[in-house]
Parts: sequence; structure tokens; C-alpha cells
Amino acid sequence: MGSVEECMDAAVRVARAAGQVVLEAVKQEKHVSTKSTPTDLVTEADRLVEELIISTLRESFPSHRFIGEESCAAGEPCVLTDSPTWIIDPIDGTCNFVHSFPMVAVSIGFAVKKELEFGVIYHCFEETLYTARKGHGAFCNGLRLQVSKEKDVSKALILTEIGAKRDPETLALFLGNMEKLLRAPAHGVRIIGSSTLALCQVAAGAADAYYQFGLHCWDMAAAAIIIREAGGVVMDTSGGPLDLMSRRIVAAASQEVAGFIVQQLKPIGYERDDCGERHAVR
Ligand SMILES: O=P([O-])([O-])O[C@@H]1[C@@H](O)[C@H](O)[C@@H](O)[C@H](O)[C@@H]1O
Ligand SMILES: [Mg+2]
Ligand SMILES: [Mg+2]
Repeated sequence: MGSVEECMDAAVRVARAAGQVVLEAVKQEKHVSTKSTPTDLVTEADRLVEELIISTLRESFPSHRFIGEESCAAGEPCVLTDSPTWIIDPIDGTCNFVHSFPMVAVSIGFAVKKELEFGVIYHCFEETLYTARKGHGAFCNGLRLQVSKEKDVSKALILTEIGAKRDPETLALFLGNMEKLLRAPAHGVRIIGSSTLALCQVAAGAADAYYQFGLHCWDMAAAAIIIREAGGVVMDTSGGPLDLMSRRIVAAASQEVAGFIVQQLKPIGYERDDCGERHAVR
């Protein structure tokens, strides 16, 4: 199976290699198509980078299972079992990638028996590597990460993402949720176009909370353990335990700020990644 340490070393190597491919691809002409909605973009680079990551890891760990954003988009099952499972977003921030907006990441999470063991997120433009292994802390380029510990939402910088749906009901709920937090009043609300990099800012103490409806397991897996290991909290938008397949998350520097956000949010419905079974992440 390979030890967790061997798997994490392989994840770091392939994330860096994939990040270099992304950085080269951003300078080339892009062939853009759409998936679930007209704003849910995908490019040939997304597919090529995912193929590079999965083929490299599968060579070393042939018995492992893989959940990749673009493989799932192509019809592969998105089901988390007890098997050692890699949860991969080859390009997080594809819309940013298409526009050459410099917030693009490669995200690789790893779970065994449905428990997140480590996460690796590579910021392609900054060439910054965020890592965390369960019980071993969170790091950015080798420097330890620590959340801000902010407990007061009126002193908090909060990040979120819009998600793929743009119908009037979703937009009204999205803007209503944001308005509640702006009226708190939070210091600010920011949208950067990459959920994984936004979650890394919470782990780094550069933001104090993140919430979203509509992201996927591959947007959450690596970032969730990086935030936990940086001393932060991650949970479902209902306040219950994080459910990796649920398409929703609240992450924060403290239980107090997370709890306040949970109280404010009106849910926005998205179909589960696994379309049915519940997987509480421990
Ligand atoms: O598709 P992708 O660029 O990997 O990931 C993106 C997420 O990072 C973002 O949170 C979400 O709002 C976008 O709809 C998209 O899903
Ligand atoms: Mg993504
Ligand atoms: Mg992606």
C-alpha cells in the first residue's frame, strides 16, 4: 500500500510537477468548454494535468482508488470507500486559469478508511506549497501554519465562493448570506476564485473564515486537513461534522466565528458528489 509518509512524498513531487505544467499551460491558447453550468469551466489542461497526476500515483500505488474532478465529470464514480483514496483537483480555479488571473492551485488529498490523512495544495503562480499530515501540523514552504484564532466576527475577514449555479434563486440566497455577514459587520468578505487557496489563507491566518455551498470533495479534502492541523475548525454548514461529499463547508479560526456563520447561513442546494450515501469525515 505504501506508508502514509511515502504517499505524501509522492503527492508533493507530483503536485510540484503538475504545478509547473499549469504554469506553462497558462501562457498557451486555452480550449475552454463547460460542465454543469455555463460558468463551470474546464480546459484540456485540466484533463491533461489530472491524467499526469493519477497515472504517476497509480504507478506507485496500483491498489489505491482515485477520485479526480475531471474523471468524475467524465462519468467515473465519486464514492469514498475505506480503501486508500486520492482526492484530486488538478486545476482549482479553472476560471482564473482561463483568464490568467494568478490564483490557481493543484490540490491532492488522501484518505484511508474515510479519514483524511494528509493534504497537499500547490499555488501554481506563487510556487507555494501548503501541506499537512494528520497529527503533524500544517506548513507553507516548510514554515508552520497557525490560524488567526479570531473569535469576534466583527474583526473577521471572511472568504467565500459563488459556486457554479447562477439562477435567480441561488443568487438571491448567495447574496443574502453575504449581506448577513457584511451587516455583522465582518471586516470584509472576499471571493478569489479558488476554494482551495481561499481555505489555505484561513490556515495561514490571513483570513479568519470560509464558507461555501457548491464546492466539491476535491475542493475540500486537502484544505480541510491543512486547516485542522493549523488549529482551525471545519464543519458542515449545519454545524455538524464535515461531510466531504455534501458540497458545503464552514471553516474558521475559532468555534465562535464558525458558529456565528452557521447561524446566519440559509442553505443553497447542490446535489451531493456521491449522489446518495453520507460520508462523515473524521
Ligand atoms: O472548478 P474548479 O476551478 O476546480 O473549482 C472551483 C472552486 O474552487 C470554486 O470554489 C467554485 O466556486 C467554482 O465553481 C469551481 O468549482
Ligand atoms: Mg476546484
Ligand atoms: Mg478543478
